[in-house]
Amino acid sequence: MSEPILVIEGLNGRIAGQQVVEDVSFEVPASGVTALLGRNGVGKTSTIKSILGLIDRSGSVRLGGARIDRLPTHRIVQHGVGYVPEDREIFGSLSVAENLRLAERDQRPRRELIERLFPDIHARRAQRAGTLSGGQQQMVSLARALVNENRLLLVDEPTKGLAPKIVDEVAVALAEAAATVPILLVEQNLHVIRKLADRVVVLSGGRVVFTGSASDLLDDDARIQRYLGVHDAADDAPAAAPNDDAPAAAHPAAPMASIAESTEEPR
Ligand SMILES: Nc1ncnc2c1ncn2[C@@H]1O[C@H](COP(=O)(O)OP(=O)(O)OP(=O)(O)O)[C@@H](O)[C@H]1O
Repeated sequence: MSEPILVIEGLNGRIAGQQVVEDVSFEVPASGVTALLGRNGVGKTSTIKSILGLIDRSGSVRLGGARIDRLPTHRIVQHGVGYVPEDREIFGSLSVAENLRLAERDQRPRRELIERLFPDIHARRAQRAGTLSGGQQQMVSLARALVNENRLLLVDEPTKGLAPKIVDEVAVALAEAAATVPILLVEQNLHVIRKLADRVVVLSGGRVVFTGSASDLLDDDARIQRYLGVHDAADDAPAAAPNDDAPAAAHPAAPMASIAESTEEPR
């Protein structure tokens, strides 16, 4: 088996003096999707931000064997770590094309790949990004990361607040992306995790409480309940589908398939 692309050992992260990532260690294989899971507020986003140096952190992070934990964020990105932040963070007053141009750092940006993966976004390249739907904005955010050749993508809750049909479209785009680059994915939607993830890492209270194959977790209802606070309703139809992806503001994701709001710790 090839070496993991990312090896994290004893990672700690702090926000405003409070420790939000505690002695976290895990590996991300050099291909496929590794899902970083856990209930709300357990430190998933903070772990991603610690890897990127966006919050105060200590511990060892190696990318392809080389330490990156002392580097500033822009150097980590230059080493080939792409980031798709929670809430997309696109420039609403700029066009789609301008958003993509701003992200280009390679000599030969992969514009053909973007056109192929995101034909709708390509067709809307002159449109102001702030007028796109939530799903379309997510595609722009993903496209922005994929326009450069990366060694690893960190993708934070890409389906948050999207209607089920759009969630499926984002999942398809992520699957295509995963064929070109390994992904560490923070995701709350169990359907998406089931579709995409090969490995899972579960956090609770800023610490790793479970690592294993996706099926080790997803085929075990008791584990899902214990670590994520939900029953997997993979076979259930959503009770009511939100109408479409028109508003950029959040739709609640289908609650039965999403990780609970509960902050209760696993026993
Ligand atoms: N800017 C901030 N200031 C203070 N505390 C923060 C800040 N951002 C996050 N936290 C705290 O850090 C902890 C971890 O938050 P984090 O966003 O990493 O969790 P998460 O697992 O990604 O949650 P969610 O699933 O809700 O996005 C939480 O207790 C949160 O309240």
